[in-house]
Amino acid sequence: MGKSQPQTTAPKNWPAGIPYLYTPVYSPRLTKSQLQAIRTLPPDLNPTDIIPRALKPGPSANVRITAITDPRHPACGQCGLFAARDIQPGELIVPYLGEVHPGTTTEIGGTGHEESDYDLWLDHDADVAVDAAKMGNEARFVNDYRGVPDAQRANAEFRAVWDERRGEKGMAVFALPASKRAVGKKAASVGIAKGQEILVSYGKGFWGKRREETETWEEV
Ligand SMILES: C[S@@+](CC[C@H](N)C(=O)[O-])C[C@H]1O[C@@H](n2cnc3c(N)ncnc32)[C@H](O)[C@@H]1O
Repeated sequence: MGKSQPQTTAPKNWPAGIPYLYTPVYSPRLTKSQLQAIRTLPPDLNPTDIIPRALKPGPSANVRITAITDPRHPACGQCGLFAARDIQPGELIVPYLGEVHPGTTTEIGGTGHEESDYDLWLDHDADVAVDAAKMGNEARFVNDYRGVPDAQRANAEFRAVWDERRGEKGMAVFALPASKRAVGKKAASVGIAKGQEILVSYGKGFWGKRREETETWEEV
């Protein structure tokens, strides 16, 4: 295969019917100023929040998509993302790819992303989000730590990044840095061991909204 040809292999256990992405897909509803906003280097960029030019497009050797079969796991019957090798504290695990789209709209019918559980803000001020519900990469399988057996807390986080490969803002999954997980001697032992599930905190807002939706549904 020639070097310039696109890859066509999705990772193992990738669901049929959901396109596997190597690069973001851009909604035609994005305005020029929104595109310009996400392509402007943030002045306060933290040097750790970068996807380096050298990072190859997926599938990623860092992670494995795995079906969850443990009945004690709250996402049993779905999939999760697991470390395929030992991951160091603070290490970039995998970029978060999906459809880049306007976050809100006054159009009748909405954006179609309102109900998505895979939608993250890319640039709140510019009203741009990235949704991996209908297309994406491995990062869409990261579960929340709440209720997961033996997981007292998250071991990873979503962070806003600057993707040097495209000159564009993005989101990515990182292992929690040692400073956020432990202090003193314990800090040396953190990171994500090969085989562990990669778990973030979706935030209380996510679960609060979920509860409201369920209660409203149950009342009907
Ligand atoms: C971004 S997806 C994560 C991947 C998902 N497990 C899958 O296989 O597509 C978010 C969805 O995963 C499920 N989920 C993730 N973490 C959970 C948790 N701690 N408890 C219950 N459900 C969870 C919920 O259904 C949530 O809407």
